Amino acid sequence: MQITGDGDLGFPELQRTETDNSAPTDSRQPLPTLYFTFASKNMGEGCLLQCGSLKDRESPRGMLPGSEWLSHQLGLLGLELRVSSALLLIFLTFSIWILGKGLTFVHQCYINCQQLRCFPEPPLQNWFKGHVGLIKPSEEGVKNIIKFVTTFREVFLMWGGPIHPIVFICHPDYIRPVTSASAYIAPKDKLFYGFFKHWLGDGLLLSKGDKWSQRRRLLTPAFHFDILKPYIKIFNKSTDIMHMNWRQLYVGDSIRLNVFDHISLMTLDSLQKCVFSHDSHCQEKPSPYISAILELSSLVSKRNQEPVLYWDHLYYLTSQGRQFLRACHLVHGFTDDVIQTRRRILAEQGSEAFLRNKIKGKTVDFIDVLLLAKDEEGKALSDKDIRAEADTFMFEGHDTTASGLSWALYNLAQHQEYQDRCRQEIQELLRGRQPEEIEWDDLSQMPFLTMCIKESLRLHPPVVAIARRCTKDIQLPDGRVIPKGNICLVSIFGTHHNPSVWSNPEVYDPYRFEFDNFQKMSPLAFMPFSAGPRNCIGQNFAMYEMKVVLALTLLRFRILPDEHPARRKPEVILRAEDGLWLRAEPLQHPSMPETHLSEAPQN
Ligand code: HEM
Repeated sequence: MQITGDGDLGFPELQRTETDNSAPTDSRQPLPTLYFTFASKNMGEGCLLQCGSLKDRESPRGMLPGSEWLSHQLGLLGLELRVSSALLLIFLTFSIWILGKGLTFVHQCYINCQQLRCFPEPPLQNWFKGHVGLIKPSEEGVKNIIKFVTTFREVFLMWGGPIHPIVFICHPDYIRPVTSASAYIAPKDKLFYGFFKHWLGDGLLLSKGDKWSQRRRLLTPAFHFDILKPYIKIFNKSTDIMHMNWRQLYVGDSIRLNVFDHISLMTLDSLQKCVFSHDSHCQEKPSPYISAILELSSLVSKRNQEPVLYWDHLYYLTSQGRQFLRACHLVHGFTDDVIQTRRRILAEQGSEAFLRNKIKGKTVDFIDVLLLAKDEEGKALSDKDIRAEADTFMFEGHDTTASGLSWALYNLAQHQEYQDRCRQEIQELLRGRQPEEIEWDDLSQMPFLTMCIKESLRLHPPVVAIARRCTKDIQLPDGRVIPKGNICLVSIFGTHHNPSVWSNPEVYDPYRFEFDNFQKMSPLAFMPFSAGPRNCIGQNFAMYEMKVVLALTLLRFRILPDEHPARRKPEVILRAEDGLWLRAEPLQHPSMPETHLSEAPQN
């Protein structure tokens, strides 16, 4: 078989060399280079055998004398060996590097475990699962948290698998070093907040470092009293619509309601008006934008419970992930449209006239504030930044407030004596006023209702925990140290249910928040809005909205417990398993005239 430079390369190499009887024997013909290449490609023994046979048969005569041919052969072989040695060396170096990394990791885990041994821990499920499954998003999980907090009182360790420790903190003195640490030393942990990234972008909730501190400064004026004042009217209006819908459902002597659903829709309605000045009438007819936000919130909660879907690339391949992307697309599209339209108006009118017109219209919405905001160097926010912030407000502001309000109604339904006292307070405040509407000045005139809301936020905090990653060692007041690199879970729920902090913590008692009693408490004993530099920027907005909604609701309805007590479900926020069901009994009241009822649309 003649093998030339452009010979047939389709056959296996071994077959060629073994059966090759037609290798060049004519000394004047140069030996084809390809031949050598083929022969020397087979490394080791096979290669040497082939080289030997070639030498015997072909080398003595022709253009390459035997010794030269041999040295040429050996040269090539040497080159091959050098290449293979280099590859072997790279492989060995890589293996040693991997091994080194592995050993360093194991060593670090070991050192970390040793350092964390100073913290007590509940009994493990087993060495592999750690404590996974003990704190489920269910009533059983909640009871376990209460059990651990009652046992350990300050700080304890939970293992999310064999090598994933979480330092669980549930006492104000131990929380302080973490929440008061700068956002650089204790940033938010990616694992807990990463699911929101595609939806909320680099908004205030998820951004970090310099970007966060610059944004926080820029956005603080958006929550100034002057901006929030006109929103009280919006809260009144949205509550009126919700109540009209409730009356539509009225059969017999009371209405059975999953209050969480109704209130979520109402808080979204208000937020859409405050953030975008947009009325989608979502409480009266379905709104694709509002449905998409509700869908996104529920998809994030579902994903949270399925660790296999924590990896983004895998999640976005699933039908749930694609549903999430579609909903994000819709929500982003809506926000982008509002921003574009507003930018056009701003460009046409100029910022001064734009603001003047807005103030004349009485409401400056969040988009206006974001469009006009400028940092110290006079730099404005980009459209993408504005979208991230607006989407963050819509998410952070609706479910949290809905949870706070729903549990407040639940607690007042269980305690009619407190409900009656609240109602009396509102009736006296609004006596002789028509229409009965909560105004800005009324907000500071409802001390008992405020105490009831706060006690409900203690017993049922909407955000049950916040997570931080320690980028430096954090020293606790008793000298123990949370080593750098670990995740801390500041348990808001745990602190609020800690018997070392609150006496009879499971009892709903609004008098804890009477001025004299509350003065004696640590400021971190009650932290539904978190604490420190990354506390909730929207807490005043939320408190005002809760006061308006609760006051009007208690004025118009008696809230009664449902047959079955609610089972708590701590997801991204605190919900109830199978919804939070209550009964509402309409009270005869002039602020809800019958004409409203006939105007109200079917739900
Ligand atoms: C009862 C209602 C609310 C509760 C219980 C609540 C609770 C919280 C908590 C605990 C945090 C800290 C989260 C963390 O560190 O991981 C937070 C942050 C935040 N909240 Fe609220 N929130 C409520 C209402 C609102 C409202 C109405 C808005 C806006 C309209 C809002 C906007 C934000 C934003 C933007 C952040 C991030 C702040 C930052 O990192 O600088 N929240 N909230």
